[in-house]
Amino acid sequence: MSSAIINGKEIGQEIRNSVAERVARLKEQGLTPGLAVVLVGDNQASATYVRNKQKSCEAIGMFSELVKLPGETTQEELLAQIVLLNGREDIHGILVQLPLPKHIDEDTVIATIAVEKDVDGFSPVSVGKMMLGQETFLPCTPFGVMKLLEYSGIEIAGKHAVIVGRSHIVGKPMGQLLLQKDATVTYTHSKTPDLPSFTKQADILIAAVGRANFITKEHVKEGAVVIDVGINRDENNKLCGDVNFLDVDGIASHITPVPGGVGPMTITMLLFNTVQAAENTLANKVRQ
Ligand SMILES: Nc1nc(=O)c2c([nH]1)NC[C@@H]1CN(c3ccc(C(=O)N[C@@H](CCC(=O)O)C(=O)O)cc3)C=[N+]21
Repeated sequence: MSSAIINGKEIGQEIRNSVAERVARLKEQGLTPGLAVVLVGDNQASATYVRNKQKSCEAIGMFSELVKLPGETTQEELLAQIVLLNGREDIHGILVQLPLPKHIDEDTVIATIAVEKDVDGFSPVSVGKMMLGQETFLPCTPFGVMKLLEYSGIEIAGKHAVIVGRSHIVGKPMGQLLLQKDATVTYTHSKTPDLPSFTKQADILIAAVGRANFITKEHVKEGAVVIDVGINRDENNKLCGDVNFLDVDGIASHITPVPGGVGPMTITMLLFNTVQAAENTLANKVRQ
């Protein structure tokens, strides 16, 4: 029997519909949620994602502004742009598309984004709050994975979740969010010896390694839920995940496809966080 497909496009659309309703309610009150996407240089892949983000904003009635800066922009110039966006009332969320050119320090840039506009959830304060289980913007990709699990009725408490990859934006926060829902969490990474001996124990396997078709059937336990966070190009330049889908199909109980799995959820949760940021400004105004 083949594995059940977790459809990120469908689940994402359902969530986007409810975000669109929240946008409509805000607009009735004279407030249009606005997202600024800052793109430095002309990385081909980045440009595609940014276009997707803008289209998605427009589809649900949000305002989006692209701040496109040349590749030779200095760090000071970029920081100045962010300070401007921090101060703008029509912008509720700021996303600086990563990676940035090598001459710019990403940590400094991210830390400059106002916490209340950090809809990526990447700033040190947002990350700290997430670690403490406090209310904050959650990073969109792991947040989207949590929604996929929730909407698919997959139980987390007491399950063994194994994360492959420990990046700041996916692997690390992913483990935290699963831990908060009472999973037993194991982190694995490039220095883990005998990786399959760990991944084979997973009830929920999160592949966030960034290597095309890396996870095969030798890594997966019968009946495991396999979440593929990878976005790679294979030897034919075709979009593919970190999981060899055909190899694992039928062994996993559930699996996310690429495309159409985690990717659309990342954008969905960005919209979700942005409408939340806009709602927060209204709540603050009432309190004054
Ligand atoms: N500050 C920042 N925040 C990000 O969230 C961020 C970033 N920088 N840099 C780049 C990565 C990548 N990323 C994707 C989001 C959606 C899809 C997506 O929707 N993918 C579609 C396919 C799109 C296609 O066909 O190319 C899918 O998987 O179905 C992919 C990639 C967000 N990122």
